[in-house]
Amino acid sequence: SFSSTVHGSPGGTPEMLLHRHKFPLLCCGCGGDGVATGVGPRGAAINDTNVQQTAGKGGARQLSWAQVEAMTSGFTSAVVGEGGFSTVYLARLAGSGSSQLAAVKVHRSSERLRRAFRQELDALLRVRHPHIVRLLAFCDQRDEGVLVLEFAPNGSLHDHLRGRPHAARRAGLAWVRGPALPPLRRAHKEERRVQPGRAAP
Ligand SMILES: Nc1ncnc2c1ncn2[C@@H]1O[C@H](COP(=O)(O)OP(=O)(O)OP(=O)(O)O)[C@@H](O)[C@H]1O
Repeated sequence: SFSSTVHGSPGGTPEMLLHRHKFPLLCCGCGGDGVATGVGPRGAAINDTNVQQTAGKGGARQLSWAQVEAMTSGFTSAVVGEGGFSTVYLARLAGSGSSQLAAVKVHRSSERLRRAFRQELDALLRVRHPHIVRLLAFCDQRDEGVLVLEFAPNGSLHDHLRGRPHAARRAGLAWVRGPALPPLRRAHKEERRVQPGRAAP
């Protein structure tokens, strides 16, 4: 789920993954720079000539499939993660001479999964928080829904909690290992040592 990604890249740095797996740009030649115009209703059916921007200034852009490919330089075959609903690919954002990486999350099709896509999209369009990966753009044009997300390079929260507690602490999750004896339990033991008739300290 979108909020559980902390950072990280399995199998090498993002740069290595991009280099190894890049495939050619599949843009239809629309010359799309990913800039959409207008404000449209969320969830409206779209096509190449009806591409709409959903959020206000700085918000996620609703794009056609071709525009997603243009924006992500025809994103790569480097898989950075696999979820219950989706496959997530690494991409480099095109234009602006930028080295900004993105995660392109392609939701598999099917009615049930489409509902999961809608829910995730709606939530991401509403939230803006420094600890939640930002939705840069999305495409709802084909059976597969696409979310273009800010790339979080340090692995998933699951990895940090389950496998690598040291890395978790380095990532600022200091609470991953608590004290051996919970303070409440210790207080309870001390209480039992107090003699009857004497006030507890
Ligand atoms: N923005 C991102 N940056 C880097 N990696 C990501 C990003 N989003 C997802 N991933 C990777 O892809 C994996 C799958 O993503 P996610 O958990 O969001 O998928 P999902 O289909 O919603 O699955 P589920 O709901 O079963 O968790 C994550 O565990 C993570 O490794």
